Amino acid sequence: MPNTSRKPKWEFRAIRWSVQHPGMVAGPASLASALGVGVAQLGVPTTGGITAGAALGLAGWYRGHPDSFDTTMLPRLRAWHRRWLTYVGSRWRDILDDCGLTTENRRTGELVVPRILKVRSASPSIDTIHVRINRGQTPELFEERATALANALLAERVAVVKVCPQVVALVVERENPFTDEAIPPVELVHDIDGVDLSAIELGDTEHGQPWTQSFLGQHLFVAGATGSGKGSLLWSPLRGMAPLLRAGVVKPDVIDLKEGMETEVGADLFHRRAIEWDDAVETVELFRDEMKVRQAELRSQGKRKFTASAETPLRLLQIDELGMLTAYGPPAEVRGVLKLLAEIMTQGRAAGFSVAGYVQEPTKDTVPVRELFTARVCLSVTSQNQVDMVLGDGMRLRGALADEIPLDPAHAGIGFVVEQGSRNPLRVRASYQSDQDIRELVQFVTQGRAALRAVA
Ligand SMILES: Nc1ncnc2c1ncn2[C@@H]1O[C@H](COP(=O)(O)OP(=O)(O)OP(=O)(O)O)[C@@H](O)[C@H]1O
Repeated sequence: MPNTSRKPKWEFRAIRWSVQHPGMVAGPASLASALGVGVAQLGVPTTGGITAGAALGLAGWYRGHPDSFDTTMLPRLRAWHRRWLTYVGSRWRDILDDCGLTTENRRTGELVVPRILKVRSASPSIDTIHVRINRGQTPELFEERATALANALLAERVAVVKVCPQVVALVVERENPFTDEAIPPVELVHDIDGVDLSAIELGDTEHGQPWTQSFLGQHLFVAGATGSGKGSLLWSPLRGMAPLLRAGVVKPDVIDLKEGMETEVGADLFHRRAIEWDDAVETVELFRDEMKVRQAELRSQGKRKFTASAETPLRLLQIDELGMLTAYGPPAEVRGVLKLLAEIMTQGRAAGFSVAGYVQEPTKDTVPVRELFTARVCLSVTSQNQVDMVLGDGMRLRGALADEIPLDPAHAGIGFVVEQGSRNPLRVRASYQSDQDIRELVQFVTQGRAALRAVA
């Protein structure tokens, strides 16, 4: 995992240099003049050496640790580039003026343009611009003009977030990195060695890379309004684990209290499947009991962690419409279920017992165990505050505009995640499996199981 807390020495020097020579951080023109000052004070060889050294350092970082470069340095370089090439000077002034977001100084008649305080660029397609608004302006005025601003900036959309008195953040979604076409399901892998449980492919990231998720020692929380595409995140993990399901190295249970509608087509994939309340409670109880047995086994063998195998499979409990189990049942039984889930989620990770919960309503009232989930996905949700509830404080401000994702098939499966070691939201899209794909998966798993049994 990248260490994002430690700043490389050269960066400290760069910061110190920029503090001592403030002109250097004030834009390309002043950068050029600061370089001129540098040359005058230090001479061409020294200034050239520093510049080349910085460039080489960056290149070395990029080549040596591309992941930490992508999460730490790239957003800064991108933000700098955007600040000084995109949201700059007269262009910024003209855009705000055209959108009716400038004011006039009453005494001097001068045009007053809301000033950019900083630009953050968490991802290639999302920028957050902190702006000091003029006296007499309100955040609501910016909200009213958000569509005009988006058009003027040639962006998909602009959301306005109030940061503190007189400061708003404009979250600019520059483009939708995904097309209207659904992302096809991953190819079925035949060999169990071809599956890495710490990196199961769920879809694509906005960078066009595979979006992967670990199912070892992780509990997955997926929030999204009805029609947002939660179903694809129920099936994608199973498809990614297909040969392990076939070999019994992964055993999934499912609770589907929508009368089993969502999971009927893939019913044969599951070790246990509960579609009614009493069965659901029993499924959670049995899952917990199995975990206790596994813990005792591991203890007797002097082991602290399980290794997935046919003897000690990864147990995955998928709960569709988790809220129906954790909020809407008979109160006494709901309390019992919550206690069991808390026990499983706090103790099950090392023993190989993982939970994946899918919810429409991610509030604490509906899902009191929400904080025990270790990995979160926020698909299209119905209110702004749900984004931070799911992904963590400040994530909407950093660009996770999940409440702005249209609820239609062209955008289903699109959402945001925050990867481990990062404080920036990443846009992702889940791959989509049709009923026919799910049937193909069931056939692959069940026929393979029969063949394995025949050989045994
Ligand atoms: N990853 C995806 N890519 C493209 N389209 C998708 C994707 N996932 C779902 N869809 C489309 O969106 C529709 C709704 O998806 P889905 O049923 O999974 O939503 P949901 O969030 O589970 O809703 P509900 O909570 O009502 O069950 C699907 O019928 C499908 O057409």
